[in-house]
Amino acid sequence: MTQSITEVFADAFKTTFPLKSSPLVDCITNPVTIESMANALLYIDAKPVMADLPEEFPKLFTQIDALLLNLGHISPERKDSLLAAGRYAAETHKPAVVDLVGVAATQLRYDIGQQLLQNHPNVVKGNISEMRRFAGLKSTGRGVDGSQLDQSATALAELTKALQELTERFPNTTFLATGETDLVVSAKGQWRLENGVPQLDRFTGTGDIVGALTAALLSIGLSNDEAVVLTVSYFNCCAEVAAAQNTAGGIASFREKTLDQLSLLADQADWVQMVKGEAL
Ligand SMILES: Nc1ncnc2c1ncn2[C@@H]1O[C@H](COP(=O)(O)OP(=O)(O)O)[C@@H](O)[C@H]1O
Ligand SMILES: Cc1ncsc1CCOP(=O)(O)O
Ligand SMILES: [Mg+2]
Repeated sequence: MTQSITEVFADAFKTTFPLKSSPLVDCITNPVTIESMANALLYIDAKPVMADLPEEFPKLFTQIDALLLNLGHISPERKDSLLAAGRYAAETHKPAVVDLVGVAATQLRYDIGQQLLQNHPNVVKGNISEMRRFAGLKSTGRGVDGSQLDQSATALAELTKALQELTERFPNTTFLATGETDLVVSAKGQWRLENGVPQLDRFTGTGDIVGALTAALLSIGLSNDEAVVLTVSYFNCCAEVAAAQNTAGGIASFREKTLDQLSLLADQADWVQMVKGEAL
């Protein structure tokens, strides 16, 4: 009998939302979704700072609680900044999330992602197509988007196995592959999450927000697995409520309602009843 995700992570589901402290998260990220990301952190009662100049890191890292490294828009400066911050987080023991945006698209991003992995970040995430590429499997992702072709049951099973192999070399890292089904793979186990709605694929920044919120949860005492499972489940439940409310609206209204729920759903104790997922 497989165990439901809410049974496996019962304590974390009971106690995490609403947040009881305001963790400060430094996000080195892309200019496309930077504002959505900063506001999403504020909506769950965390604090954002979007600082990426390496000269600032010695002072900055004494203040921040977690770090997000997002590969969405690479420039020579941002590449240096991502690599320097990744090393700094490892040296100063700050929890770190790496979001492999666009890794399926170019070798340069793949190489940066692999370099960042060598620091053993707490979480490495991407959409299903990005994670397939990163794990050395054939990927049909284009640009920064995941591909439907990479979401078949066979493709997911293949990805689970490839990520399990990665955890043998990186036992302190949890891997998250997002899409219609989300896969969470770590040295401690594998889980499948089933919340969310297809409209989440139709506005930009959904994966980016999941990365930033995961970083916030890592810094309040949750384990890597708990932080990933709680973030994806909470975000996707927000989207389900938004979709149910958005009967007459377009995608822009759905986006606003989803972001709105980030600050609302936590106060409804029964949101956990909506959560779907299980151990593999
Ligand atoms: N078709 C879908 N059905 C349900 N949830 C989805 C779907 N597509 C994406 N999501 C959810 O949206 C969030 C972002 O995932 P994804 O679109 O894969 O990332 P990215 O924006 O990085 O490509 C995740 O929480 C994921 O579970
Ligand atoms: C469209 C785009 N181009 C570079 S970064 C970016 C945003 C990607 O956001 P997400 O990974 O959440 O889809
Ligand atoms: Mg993404």
